[in-house]
Amino acid sequence: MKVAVLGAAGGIGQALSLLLKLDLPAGTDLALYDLAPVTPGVAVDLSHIPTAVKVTGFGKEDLSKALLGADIVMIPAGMPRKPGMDRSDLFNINAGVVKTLAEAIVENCPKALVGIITNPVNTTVAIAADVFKKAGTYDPRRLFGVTTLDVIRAETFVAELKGKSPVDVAVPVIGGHSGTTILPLLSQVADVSFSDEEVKSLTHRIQNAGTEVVEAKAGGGSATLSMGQAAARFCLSLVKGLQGKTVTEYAYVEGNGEYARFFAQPIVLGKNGVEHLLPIGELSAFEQKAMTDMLGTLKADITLGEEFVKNN
Ligand SMILES: NC(=O)c1ccc[n+]([C@@H]2O[C@H](COP(=O)([O-])OP(=O)(O)OC[C@H]3O[C@@H](n4cnc5c(N)ncnc54)[C@H](O)[C@@H]3O)[C@@H](O)[C@H]2O)c1
Ligand SMILES: O=C(O)C[C@H](O)C(=O)O
Repeated sequence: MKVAVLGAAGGIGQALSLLLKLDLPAGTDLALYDLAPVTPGVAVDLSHIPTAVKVTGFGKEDLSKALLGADIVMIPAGMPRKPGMDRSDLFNINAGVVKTLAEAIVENCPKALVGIITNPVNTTVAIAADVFKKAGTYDPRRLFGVTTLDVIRAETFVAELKGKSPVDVAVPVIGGHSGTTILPLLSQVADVSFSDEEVKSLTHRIQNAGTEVVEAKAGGGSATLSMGQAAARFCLSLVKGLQGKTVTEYAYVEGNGEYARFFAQPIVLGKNGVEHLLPIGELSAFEQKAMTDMLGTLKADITLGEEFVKNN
């Protein structure tokens, strides 16, 4: 099996690559690509860790080599936020980054499972999808916006509030990956009840958790370590699916279009990526209103990505 990380020298890329070096199955090839000249060094550094995962670093000119024959491509390449910025402010730079990388995937590994981390995820996933579509290689089962960080944050915050162990808490998070489009379904958390005030404040904290990190880092970037862990968890679930195991995750995928063209929802992973879409279940009145209120924003974010590919 071959896993490629694009943007591997960045904050997320290095954390993700470390976790993959530790946890990918023996015999896996881990290809690290980034524009930064340090990238071959990151690979050499990781290669001294004694696991049976072979790490190779690829510099600026070697994107094709990094991608050739990859089964899974994880993409954390691109600019992160600074305080005062919204994820959509990253569009001008990151749209082009994702388009370029998606075009290289078409050429070198059109059947790979692709996990997009680059913000604004609501839009960059639409860009990758339409680049693949234009090239005739698009398979919606193989493209994912990685929203695992929203899920692990929600689980951590609920566990903190209710005095539980985070490993015993499961919180569905649906919709998209920015502001109000991030919709935790607290009404579906088992064995816990929340007051109306708790639902309001917890929902707000989960929706603004990225900003919480951006402000705490005070200009030094956004979440990298928690995102590295979230991306590794999602990537390892993709691996398990390819190995024929059945795994459930949440991700932002093109489903049946019931709510929006792309929507974060529960999915069952298997050998072809998404094997089944799972229903989002029953929503409380609070969640139903939040969903109705945010769909316009989510759809506009998606349209922005579609228009970008149409015009570039
Ligand atoms: N999906 C999520 O939940 C989530 C969470 C956190 C951050 N993010 C996003 O992930 C992205 C990366 O964040 P970071 O903190 O790792 O940033 P970073 O600046 O630390 O790293 C980004 C890396 O991408 C590289 N890069 C830029 N253009 C590239 C290209 N064309 N090809 C290959 N590499 C390229 C840079 O050289 C850099 O090493 C940002 O857009 C950020 O907003 C998403
Ligand atoms: O908030 C950001 O800009 C990064 C990321 O999307 C996050 O949720 O932490």
